Amino acid sequence: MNRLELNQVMKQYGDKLAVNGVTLSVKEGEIYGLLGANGAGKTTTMRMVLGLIYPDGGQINYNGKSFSPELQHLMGYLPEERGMYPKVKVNEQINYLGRLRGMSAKEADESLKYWLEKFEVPEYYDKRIEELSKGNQQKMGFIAAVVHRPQILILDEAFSGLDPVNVELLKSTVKEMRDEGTSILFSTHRMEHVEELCQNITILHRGNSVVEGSIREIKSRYPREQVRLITSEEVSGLELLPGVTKVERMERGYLITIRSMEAAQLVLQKALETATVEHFEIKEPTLNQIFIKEVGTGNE
Ligand SMILES: Nc1ncnc2c1ncn2[C@@H]1O[C@H](COP(=O)(O)OP(=O)(O)OP(=O)(O)O)[C@@H](O)[C@H]1O
Repeated sequence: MNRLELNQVMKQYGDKLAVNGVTLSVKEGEIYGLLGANGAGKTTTMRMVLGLIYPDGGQINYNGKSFSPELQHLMGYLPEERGMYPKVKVNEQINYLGRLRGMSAKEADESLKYWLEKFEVPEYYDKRIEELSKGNQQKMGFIAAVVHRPQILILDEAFSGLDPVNVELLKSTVKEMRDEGTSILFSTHRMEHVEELCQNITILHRGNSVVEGSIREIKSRYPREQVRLITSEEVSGLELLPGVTKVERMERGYLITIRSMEAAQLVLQKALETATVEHFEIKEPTLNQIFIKEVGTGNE
């Protein structure tokens, strides 16, 4: 079942259309990627889902129903600008947020302790936020977003500013929550995280949804324009073949840009004439390449 559905959602600030007809759905136990350049409308979309601002058009449904304030107990949010109080202690702040979202003081405290143990920082319980490093403040922000075990978790650039060990820690936590059934709306500028975590995505460009669907299906819509040829011998004359537009020498072999599938066949034939081919692959486009193609010009 779709836990979250957006249907032609719009938001206008003055005469600026910040979000212009976004349609997407997030199932139970899914991480959905919301991508776009700076100013594309991601945060505005997330804030509408959270009920913090109201759409000017379209509909948002939660488990098939429209927004009502008690839904906030089912949602968790890690905003891009974090927003924890620097002078307040971790336990006071997070327990307060847990109670705001319907937990008893005891439940909130137990949950906070569980998360601090999980992130191997139980000693932060009594620390003020300003005493922690930026990355650790972010982990506390993450705990604040999940302390009440939300059904819908909204993560805006959750991994930015974290070291690689902490990125892995948060990533595996997000995957665990997905596997337990949480629906996660996930925004990032890091395409490798999207490739790893998400099955379905929307790319926004100036408020418009320019790409929507499963990553697998989206990739199949774009032409395959690169060939990876691995051989330890030199293959001369590749750049002269019809349909070959660029030949780059790699550590072992070549990366060749082509205009057509026929050119790929010619590359393989040519290589086999003079060399032992260890690996030949017609590469599908990366999400990064698709993103740049769709959004590359005219960003804010
Ligand atoms: N409160 C507001 N008043 C007026 N314009 C706004 C407001 N909030 C956002 N905008 C505009 O709406 C557009 C979308 O902004 P939004 O913050 O949703 O983008 P974003 O995709 O989250 O960008 P980023 O990746 O930089 O966080 C931008 O043009 C922004 O300037």
